[in-house]
Amino acid sequence: MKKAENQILIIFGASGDLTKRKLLPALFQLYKDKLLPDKFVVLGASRTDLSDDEFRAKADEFLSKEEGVEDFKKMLFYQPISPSEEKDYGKLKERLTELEKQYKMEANYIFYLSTPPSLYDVIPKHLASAGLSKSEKFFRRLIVEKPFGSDLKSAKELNISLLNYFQEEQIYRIDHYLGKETVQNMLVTRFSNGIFEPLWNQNYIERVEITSAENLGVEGRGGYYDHSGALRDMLQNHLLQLVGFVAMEPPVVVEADAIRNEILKVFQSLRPISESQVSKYVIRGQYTDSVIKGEKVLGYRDEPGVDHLSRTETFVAIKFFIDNWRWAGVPFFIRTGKKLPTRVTEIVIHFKSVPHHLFNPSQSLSGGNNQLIIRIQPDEGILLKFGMKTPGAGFDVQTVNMDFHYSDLADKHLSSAYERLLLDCMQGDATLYARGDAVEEAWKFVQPIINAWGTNPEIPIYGYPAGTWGPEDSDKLISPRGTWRYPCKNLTDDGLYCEL
Ligand SMILES: NC(=O)C1=CN([C@@H]2O[C@H](COP(=O)(O)OP(=O)(O)OC[C@H]3O[C@@H](n4cnc5c(N)ncnc54)[C@H](OP(=O)(O)O)[C@@H]3O)[C@@H](O)[C@H]2O)C=CC1
Ligand SMILES: O=C1O[C@H](COP(=O)(O)O)[C@@H](O)[C@H](O)[C@H]1O
Repeated sequence: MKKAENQILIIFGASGDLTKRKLLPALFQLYKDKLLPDKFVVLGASRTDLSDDEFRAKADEFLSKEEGVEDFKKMLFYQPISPSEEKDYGKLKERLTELEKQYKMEANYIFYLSTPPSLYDVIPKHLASAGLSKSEKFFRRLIVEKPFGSDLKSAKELNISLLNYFQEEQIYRIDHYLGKETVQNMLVTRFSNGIFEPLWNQNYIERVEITSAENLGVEGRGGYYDHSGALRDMLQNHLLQLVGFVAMEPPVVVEADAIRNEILKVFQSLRPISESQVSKYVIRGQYTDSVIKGEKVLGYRDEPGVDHLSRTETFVAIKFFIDNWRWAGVPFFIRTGKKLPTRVTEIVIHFKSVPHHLFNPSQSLSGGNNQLIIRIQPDEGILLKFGMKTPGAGFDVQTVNMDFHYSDLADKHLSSAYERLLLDCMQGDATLYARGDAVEEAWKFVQPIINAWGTNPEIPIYGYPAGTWGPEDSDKLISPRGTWRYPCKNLTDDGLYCEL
């Protein structure tokens, strides 16, 4: 793809956590890989009064001390403004013009909203009033961080508000899961191999299971998380996007709209879960205090910023169906939670069993039927489980693994999600960004769950001790089909992922 030219990336909320921990390190990596536009500037914009040098010094704490870091920092500038004050956008505009003069360029602009979401409608409005949202000759793009709304109504309002000032083609809604290598690899696995797609349907697949477990808790984000919870924070966006990639039809071409049309169709085919069905199909939980490796761990309600009587879920498990030709009758299961025993995100495709058991049941596949496990993180890769004869007398069947580790392919580092997504935006490729209609469709699916939990106090929120796999009731969703795949029953001391 052609390298994009002459760009200024304006980060609103540049004094914050996301800029330091994710955005600047990702930009530095792109710089080292020589992927940034030839003339490229980052302009941080937030209220904290910093000079360019002070901003660079703050950035320095989060940048690796590798060759090139000093040159990279010279691209960083800072303009104190209050993003909610319309009058400050004049200062911003002047500063952009100065930088263009200094770099002898006329530039394309990318505006990155990395502020609290309450400013996501205000900033675009002020950008438009200042004449910064449009240009005849240059692109003006807007990256919007998550959360994109907190329910269906607010997501729709935000879409309407953004579309007042920017066209859909200018808007890039970040879902960092789409920037993960293995998520993209799912398209390649499915659509570049002749062996998977013929089996990828209700004739051969018994169920699909997605686990996204974190061993961390809310890590100082209690104030935000307590108004969000696992359903809004992970399931509505990241995990439904994974479902989109697993379940979509082949796109006509590998282009943003072709792929995003297919994802939208998947979301439109999700069978609605009505408010009265929520307790049957959805299980929520909240971690309680516990002792892990001899150390006392706080329960969620005792975390800073969290209400002592909070009923916010830190775990959610759900069963649902996709009512279309390919997936009719195949249940999908998702679970995600904080303070689980390990950090792992994986998709398990459970295939149906053979039509007739030649070997007696006790001799059939020991771990169940064939499984294809797509490991999104860590240790990205793909694992196929199938039956083989145990050497020796008789016909004992044992499960064996065909295991591919993505790291075997890469002779250089795997790009982080933010590297890939920032680069795509610079190049005008929105394939891995969520489109407004799909975001609304995903909210439409989860809205009855939000409503039921908010209005029906009889729907339980189960406690689970920190460091366990969530409420036992989440197993009942899957039974009698089996159990969740527990990827790491034997935890290593360092808590890293381990295959059974
Ligand atoms: N941190 C993360 O890992 C992730 C963050 N996000 C999202 O990205 C966005 C930024 O996150 P993060 O950096 O963690 O957030 P921070 O809380 O660190 O805030 C970012 C910046 O916004 C500015 N800000 C805060 N309140 C106001 C206000 N009332 N008016 C104007 N500016 C304000 C602050 O700068 P100043 O005071 O200088 O104006 C602050 O540095 C959020 O929407 C978050 O949900 C999404 C995924 C991950
Ligand atoms: O967006 C979010 O994602 C992280 C998990 O991301 P990962 O890349 O580490 O899997 C989650 O911890 C956070 O609560 C959520 O806001």
